[in-house]
Amino acid sequence: MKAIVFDLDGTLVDSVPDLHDTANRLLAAHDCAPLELTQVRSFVGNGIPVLVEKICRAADLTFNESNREAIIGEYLSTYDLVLEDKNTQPFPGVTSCLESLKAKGLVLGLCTNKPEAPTRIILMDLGFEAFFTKVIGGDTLPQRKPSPEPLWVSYEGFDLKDCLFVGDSEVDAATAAAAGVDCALYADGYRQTPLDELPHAFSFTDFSQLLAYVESKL
Ligand SMILES: O=C(O)COP(=O)(O)O
Ligand SMILES: [Mg+2]
Repeated sequence: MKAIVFDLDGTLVDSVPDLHDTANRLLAAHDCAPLELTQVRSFVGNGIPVLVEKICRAADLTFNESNREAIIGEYLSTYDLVLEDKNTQPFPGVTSCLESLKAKGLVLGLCTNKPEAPTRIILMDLGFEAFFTKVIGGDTLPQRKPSPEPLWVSYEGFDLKDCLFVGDSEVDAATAAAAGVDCALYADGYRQTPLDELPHAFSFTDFSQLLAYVESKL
């Protein structure tokens, strides 16, 4: 194995508390009742536009062609404010796993459906920027996951047989399958579907298990 690309939300970081806080600030500004954290968690994985649409539908807030751009813009500017409090934290064992993989000479990348700007803010706040050779956000390319394109761009220069994608969700499993690359699923992320119904080569609940899996493939 030579290159490993990671998903962000629900895989490396627990971003839902901040996404939930952002949702409820937006809803309060429009006189709507707040949503539960578990509800917002179930909406994550297809990017911010889909997240905002699902939040609006769940809260009975109008979301249509005439207010779509404005309400997504409002969500994103509120998210920027929320991120200033630096509450989005890595899951246990993530930092040392990334350090070990890097030390073994693996090339690491990041491929998320979160827009690139807040993605880079989170990476900078966590001191994670130097880990990743390439960072692809949900708005970096014309296509986003589950299109295979963002993964193919992430792995440019590598044989797909030498690559692994590490994600947490239905979208990630589908993206890896479409791209023709092995998928490792973090089982404690934001997935809604039973693991055995999703295509994957390996699943783990502890990042030391991922490290051992990668070491067995070197
Ligand atoms: O849905 C999002 O905004 C991001 O999700 P991802 O990092 O799991 O791709
Ligand atoms: Mg994810």
